[in-house]
Amino acid sequence: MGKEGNLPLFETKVAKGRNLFKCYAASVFVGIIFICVYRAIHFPAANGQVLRRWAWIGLFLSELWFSLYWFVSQFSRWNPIYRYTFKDRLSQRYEKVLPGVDIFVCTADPTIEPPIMVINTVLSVMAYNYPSHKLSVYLSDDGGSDLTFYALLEASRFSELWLPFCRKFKIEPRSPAAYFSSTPQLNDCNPPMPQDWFSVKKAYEDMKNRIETTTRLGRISEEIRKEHKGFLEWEYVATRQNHPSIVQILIDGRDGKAVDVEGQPLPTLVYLAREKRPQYHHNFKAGAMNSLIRVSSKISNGSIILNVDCDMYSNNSELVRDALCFFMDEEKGQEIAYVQFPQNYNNLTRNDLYGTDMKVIETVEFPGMDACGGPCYVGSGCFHRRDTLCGMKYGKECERVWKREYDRENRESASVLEESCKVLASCTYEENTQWGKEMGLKYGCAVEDIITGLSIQCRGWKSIYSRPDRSGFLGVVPTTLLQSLVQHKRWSEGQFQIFLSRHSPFVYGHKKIPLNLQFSYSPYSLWASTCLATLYYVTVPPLCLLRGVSLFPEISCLWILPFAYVVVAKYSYSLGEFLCSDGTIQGWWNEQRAWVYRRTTSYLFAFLDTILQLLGFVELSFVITAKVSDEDVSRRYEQEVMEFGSPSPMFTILATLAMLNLFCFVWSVQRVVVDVQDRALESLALQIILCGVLVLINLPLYQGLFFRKDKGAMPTSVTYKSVALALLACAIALY
Ligand SMILES: O=c1ccn([C@@H]2O[C@H](COP(=O)(O)OP(=O)(O)O[C@H]3O[C@H](CO)[C@@H](O)[C@H](O)[C@H]3O)[C@@H](O)[C@H]2O)c(=O)[nH]1
Ligand SMILES: [Mn+2]
Repeated sequence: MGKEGNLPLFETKVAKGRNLFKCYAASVFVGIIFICVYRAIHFPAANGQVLRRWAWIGLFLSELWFSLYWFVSQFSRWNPIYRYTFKDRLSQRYEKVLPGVDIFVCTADPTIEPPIMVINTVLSVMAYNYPSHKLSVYLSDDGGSDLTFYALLEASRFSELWLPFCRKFKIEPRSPAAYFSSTPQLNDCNPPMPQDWFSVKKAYEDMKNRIETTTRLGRISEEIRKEHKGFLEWEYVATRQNHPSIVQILIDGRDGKAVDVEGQPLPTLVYLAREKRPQYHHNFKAGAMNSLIRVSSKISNGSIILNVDCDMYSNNSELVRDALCFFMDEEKGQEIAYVQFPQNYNNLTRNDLYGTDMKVIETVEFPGMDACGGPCYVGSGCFHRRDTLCGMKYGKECERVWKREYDRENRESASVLEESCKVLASCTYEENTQWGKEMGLKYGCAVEDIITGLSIQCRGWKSIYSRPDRSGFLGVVPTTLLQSLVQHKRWSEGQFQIFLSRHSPFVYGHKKIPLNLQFSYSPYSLWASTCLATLYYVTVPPLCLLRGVSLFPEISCLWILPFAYVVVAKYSYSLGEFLCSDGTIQGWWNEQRAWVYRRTTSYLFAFLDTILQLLGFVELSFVITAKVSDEDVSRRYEQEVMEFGSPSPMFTILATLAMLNLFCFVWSVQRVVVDVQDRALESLALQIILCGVLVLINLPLYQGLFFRKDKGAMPTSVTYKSVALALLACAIALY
């Protein structure tokens, strides 16, 4: 080993230009103080200004809230760090003793998550550049669907062709659908590959046709049923929500006959549908993950666990090795509990209309959290140490010896294993155990990942965030406005739940994790509660315009400076950050709109739902995000035309706010034009600008309300309702 033995397996670099950032932050902070001073000393006198007084108090509170929010958002920006791995050192030192890795793929519904998409993800992770006999892939099917099982069976056969093909030509990405849809340069390949290429592509197309035909049919034909004993299990399946556990080992890695066309071993492949009974709560993805942890411990017991959602295929076949560089680093490795990789998407449009790709979180905030002790765990794309996930506390005894040959100890036959695993995936197994509490993923929260990651950090572990040049995972983002808002509702609700519970970073994390890490969690925890201040800001100042009630300093007054500075500095910085994260200007503008929309709908609903849940009026739910859309919707999505099309209450709110601002803006501009001399207007200038910006940001919405005829336009019922409500609000304000 010699000198090589001492070199670390990864290195950490700090971001540049932080001093500039610190100057910016300090100056905005001073600006905020000035605004507060202005609000305090210009507080409207009691005589005859009752309305103005109340509006002023509300505005002041909103601004205090925004200031607080801005303040807590700076912690994760203070000092971002970036990680780089040395995979060659890993191979040199550890190739022979690499640990077993278990990969969990979760799916929940064969219609929302088509089986062909699911198995593409499965194939992509089976094809990691990693010793196959140490790799095991588990598919958890909460849909309990024989269609998905059938697709997996097909995938197990196709993998015999696919894995050698990937190995031979070192192709990327290793999801067949993604690979074949991007035509590779056939001539550039060395050795030349046309012959293989066409035959593998044909085999894939054939398989795809078979799977899609069966999926469309909605049931498995008798002939197919005879192909595998596994289908017999469906005789006991009453419905999706009522069936015993199904465990099928489709490829047993220990079996000498489980080899690909080149005679190389295949990774283990297991299908799992945990037991579901109407009287037992299944705890959504967290429940599925915990069953997977137990079942896999019996079958392969890999010491590293990777979880991916069924729509997030592996885009980088080296990633397992990247992750191991962290875990196996001699000096810092033992304190690392999980390594989170970013979630990227392959269906984004150029300007990302709904702001779904959280660029800045990925390139600035998570690297910033990493510097404070570790990023949060965000589900898909995260590698965990099995022990930690199962509740182990950090301590000296956790030092791991990796120099052990990986060996599947269990010598039971596959069918015996299948039977014994069924018990582990049953509804009653967790009764009177710590599963869902101290062991595995935590239950009772809409973001099981965040709360689990936080509790791991509170047990003394560190985590790592790593962004290799080639994205590790590519998934799909929602393609309609409503889906995107609903997804944000779930996320913000979960985060807010954590904040209000005893697992809040400040309570549970107190003295257990660094203070700056506690603060770094808060912008997300407080997403939901920003709805109040935002709603206030987009309604009250415009309505006050109608009565000529001024809430901001006059345009010629010096007090305007702090307002102007804070707004200009904050948004220029945010634009800069966005552009540095590879965004476009239009994309940034779209993201600003997305934030306004989320804050006034998703976050409002999340806020209310969380309160109602606390009071025990409603139960936790999990709306699975759609992964496919019909052609019409996809076309509009690609053209970046906003999709409404359904009469959701969320849209009524958005449209009402947009109309309200339009009315107030038109009213006040008309006043400016009519009496140019009116001195009062000077004091309303900032309010008119605010209103005008809101009108600008809502342009696509007006289009959807009044000018579009396609199916994605706003339903007329929403148009009527929103116009009526906005007029009503204006009337009340005026009289
Ligand atoms: O009862 C359920 C519900 C969902 N899932 C799976 O969970 C995953 C995530 O669901 P999705 O609807 O795609 O949610 P997203 O909002 O896109 O997921 C993000 O947010 C989740 C937490 O809300 C994390 O668990 C995910 O990893 C993260 O990618 C999917 O693979 C589902 O199949 C289940 O296995 N069982
Ligand atoms: Mn998803």
